[in-house]
Amino acid sequence: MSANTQPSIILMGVQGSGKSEVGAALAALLHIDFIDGDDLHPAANKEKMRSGHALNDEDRLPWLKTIGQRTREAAAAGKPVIIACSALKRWYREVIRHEAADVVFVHLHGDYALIEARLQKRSHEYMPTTLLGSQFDTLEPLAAWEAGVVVDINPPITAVAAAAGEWYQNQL
Ligand SMILES: Nc1ncnc2c1ncn2[C@@H]1O[C@H](COP(=O)(O)OP(=O)(O)OP(=O)(O)O)[C@@H](O)[C@H]1O
Ligand SMILES: O=C(O)[C@H](O)[C@@H](O)[C@H](O)[C@H](O)CO
Repeated sequence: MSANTQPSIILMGVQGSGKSEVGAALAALLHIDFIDGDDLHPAANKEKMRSGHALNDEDRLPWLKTIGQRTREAAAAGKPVIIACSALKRWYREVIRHEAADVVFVHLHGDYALIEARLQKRSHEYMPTTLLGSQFDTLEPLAAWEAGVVVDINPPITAVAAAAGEWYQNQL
């Protein structure tokens, strides 16, 4: 990565891994704008999840393209952005990289029991906790060749954001 490059960050991980809250904290730390990918889903996707059904590849593709476009616009403007997006499969991440090749992925990683316990205390606009199993089944971890890092979500949100921020700044 060249010294002038400021890549955008995709905060990835299953439902409830902390993308929204860590994303906001990381944005404050790095002084980079934050977009919550939850808000970019087409209405039909939100409705499908609200009714208890997991999205499939076809449902996710237009949403991933929107996220890719946001990262492309950020790169064109020379202004990186942090976007929360589950980006569960490797080819989903390819869709995003296709738009902005230098984007980096921060995978918020924790086990099922930890995330389930956190979700039981949270209410969400459309995402039921019953879809957590499907999220883990779908998740493909970052491959060694993918630009990114895995961050442990056991520590408090500020510490998770600090770990992600430190990794990012070391890449610049
Ligand atoms: N490191 C953490 N320590 C303690 N609680 C956390 C941590 N990270 C997230 N949480 C809590 O877990 C819940 C899920 O976090 P958050 O909504 O940010 O996850 P998310 O990945 O954006 O979820 P979704 O994909 O469903 O939108 C929230 O109630 C949040 O406060
Ligand atoms: O790929 C997916 O199945 C979706 O993005 C979900 O992960 C939700 O949007 C989300 O994270 C809200 O809980």
